Amino acid sequence: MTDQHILDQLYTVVSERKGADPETSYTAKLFAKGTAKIAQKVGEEGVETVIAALAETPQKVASESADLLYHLTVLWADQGVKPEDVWNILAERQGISGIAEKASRTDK
Ligand SMILES: N=c1c2ncn([C@@H]3O[C@H](COP(=O)(O)OP(=O)(O)OP(=O)(O)O)[C@@H](O)[C@H]3O)c2ncn1[C@@H]1O[C@H](COP(=O)(O)O)[C@@H](O)[C@H]1O
Repeated sequence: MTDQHILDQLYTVVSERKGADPETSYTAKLFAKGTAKIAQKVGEEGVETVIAALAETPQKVASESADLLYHLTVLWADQGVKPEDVWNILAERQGISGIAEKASRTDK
């Protein structure tokens, strides 16, 4: 067990599945299908998380959230985005109100 965040660990495993056998790895199957399929799965899991929040249980929200995060991790690996790229953006935003950030945007 390392003290690495589970999403970082998941990203490492997912990245290692590039070029693996799609018969034995669901992640390899997604990579083989390509970006459009991976992005579609992120959208589907996002919608399923929303439906769980509106019509199901907190446990279902947690389970759908895990599916969403897994597929998002696959999309990051597909796009060459590293988890730390995302963590760094979130860290830069810490302490800045979302309302103040939106008001400061130049591309409104
Ligand atoms: N966290 C996950 C994870 N969460 C969800 N899933 C899979 O995501 C799929 C989602 O199910 P769906 O019904 O939406 O998808 P589907 O109907 O099979 O696919 P489509 O018909 O939409 O193409 C299921 O097959 C789940 O098993 C995951 N598959 C893998 N992981 C992690 O990735 C690691 C590597 O997995 P493999 O690549 O399969 O070895 C595993 O050890 C896990 O840690």
